[in-house]
Formats: sequence, C-alpha cells, structure tokens
Amino acid sequence: MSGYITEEIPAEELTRQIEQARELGDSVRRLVTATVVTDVGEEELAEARAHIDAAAEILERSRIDSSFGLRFNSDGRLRNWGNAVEGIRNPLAPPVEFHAEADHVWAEFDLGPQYEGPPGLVHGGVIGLILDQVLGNAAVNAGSPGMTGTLTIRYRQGTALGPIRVEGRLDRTEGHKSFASGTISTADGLCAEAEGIFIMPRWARGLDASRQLGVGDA
Ligand SMILES: CCCCCCCCCCCCCCCC(=O)SCCNC(=O)CCNC(=O)[C@H](O)C(C)(C)COP(=O)(O)OP(=O)(O)OC[C@H]1O[C@@H](n2cnc3c(N)ncnc32)[C@H](O)[C@@H]1OP(=O)(O)O
Repeated sequence: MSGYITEEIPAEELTRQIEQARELGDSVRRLVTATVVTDVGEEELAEARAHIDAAAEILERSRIDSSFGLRFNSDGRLRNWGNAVEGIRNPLAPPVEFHAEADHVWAEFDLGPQYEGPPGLVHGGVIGLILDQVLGNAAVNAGSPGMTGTLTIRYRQGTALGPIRVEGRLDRTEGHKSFASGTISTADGLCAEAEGIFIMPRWARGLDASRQLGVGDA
C-alpha cells in the first residue's frame, strides 16, 4: 500500500524539521482564524491577499507529488504530519497533541471559530473527525490499530467553541477488530460519546503495525 514510507532522518535533523513544521502550521492556523473573524476594510483585504498569494508561491516552489502519507524512521518514529486531526503541518488540523496513558489516550485543546457549525458551537462533523482519531489512537495505543469500520456518535449537548477534552480507550478486541469508545467534554460536561470498530485491513495483516505506529510520536 503506497503512502507508508520508510524515510531515515537523523535525530537532530528530525527535531529541527518538527520545530519548523509546527511553526509553519501555527502561522497558517493563525491566518485561518484571522480569515474567519477579520473585520478590516477592502483595501486591507486586498493587501492581505497579495501577501498570502506570495507566501503560497514560495511554498509551491518545491513540493511532493502526493499527500504526506505516514513516514517512519526504522527506529519506529512516526510522522503523520498531513493528518487532518493531529498533523503538525496541517493547518486544517486543530493543534491536537495526544497523550498516551496505560489504558486510555486523551488531549485537551481549543477549537476556534473555524470549526463552527451552529452559532457558537462546534460542527457535528468536526466532532466526528476528532472522535474518529481519538478512538483510532486508543486502538493504536493498545497495540491493536485498524481502519475505522464503524463509528457511532451520540451528541448529548452542543459543544461550545473553545477548550475541549477528548478521551478514548480500547474496550476489547475480537480477531482483527478493535472496539473502542470515547468522549468529548467541555466545562459544560459531557457533549458527545462514541463507539467505534477499528479493523486491521487484510493487506496489513502480515505487517507488525503495533511496532510501527505510536500515539504521540512526532
Ligand atoms: C501499517 C499498518 C496500518 C494499519 C492501519 C492503521 C491505520 C492507522 C490508524 C491511526 C488512527 C487513525 C484514526 C482514523 C482512522 C481513519 O480515518 S480510517 C479511514 C476511514 N475508514 C476507511 O476508509 C475504511 C474503509 N474500509 C476498509 O478499508 C475495509 O472495508 C475494512 C473496514 C478495513 C475491513 O477490511 P476487510 O479486509 O474487508 O475486513 P474483513 O476481513 O472482510 O472483515 C474483518 C472483520 O471485520 C468485520 N467488518 C468488516 N467491515 C466492517 C465494518 N465496516 N464495520 C464493522 N465490522 C466490519 C467483518 O465482518 C469481519 O468480522 P469477523 O468475521 O472477523 O467477525
């Protein structure tokens, strides 16, 4: 399966690349938020656009032909920098840093105005996006990774934009299937809960995925 790439990068160089990727992602995230909430006049909008287009042209001078994929060092360090939830280079990803505990994974972060669905509340699809990742990461963390087969979400109450906490855990496994569950909550309490079935696809069953994947890796 293409997109799973072993690419040796020396530790020091990797640390530098991580720092640069984070900085670039953070700058563009700031730009995305500013784009949603700006109230400047026509002239300033035109000025901003010229700068943004110029920046895009610089970045496009050299580019990879595909998406970023999953890249590994042979020591198992993983880079999923294009990932829609935790990709450090991906400004569409909320800046999520997952923490792996013995029996669950969790993260706390802010969802800004670019994630709005109903006024002042997080879009339901964004909630699904985040729960998919946290449940998937829980399966990875427990050594039973898989692709999402089924994801069921119960929305308990609206999730206010701003700080949220997500948690996921692996409940059990059955053959190639991992059953995980998790929640999203805010200061208002529980907002959404999910159950998911993550399945190791046939093409990956001979591979040692548990050694290759790790939650919280850079
Ligand atoms: C290096 C290796 C990496 C490996 C991978 C790791 C990825 C790194 C994860 C990081 C965390 C990311 C978290 C976000 C994860 C996404 O966003 S994944 C993207 C969204 N999901 C997809 O695109 C999946 C698309 N579907 C597929 O690829 C395949 O249909 C599936 C779901 C992998 C199933 O694979 P399959 O080889 O057809 O499975 P198959 O042998 O027929 O069935 C196995 C068992 O699963 C059951 N099953 C099949 N499909 C389903 C289903 N949809 N629902 C429930 N049960 C099902 C079968 O009934 C069977 O059950 P048993 O008979 O064993 O009891």
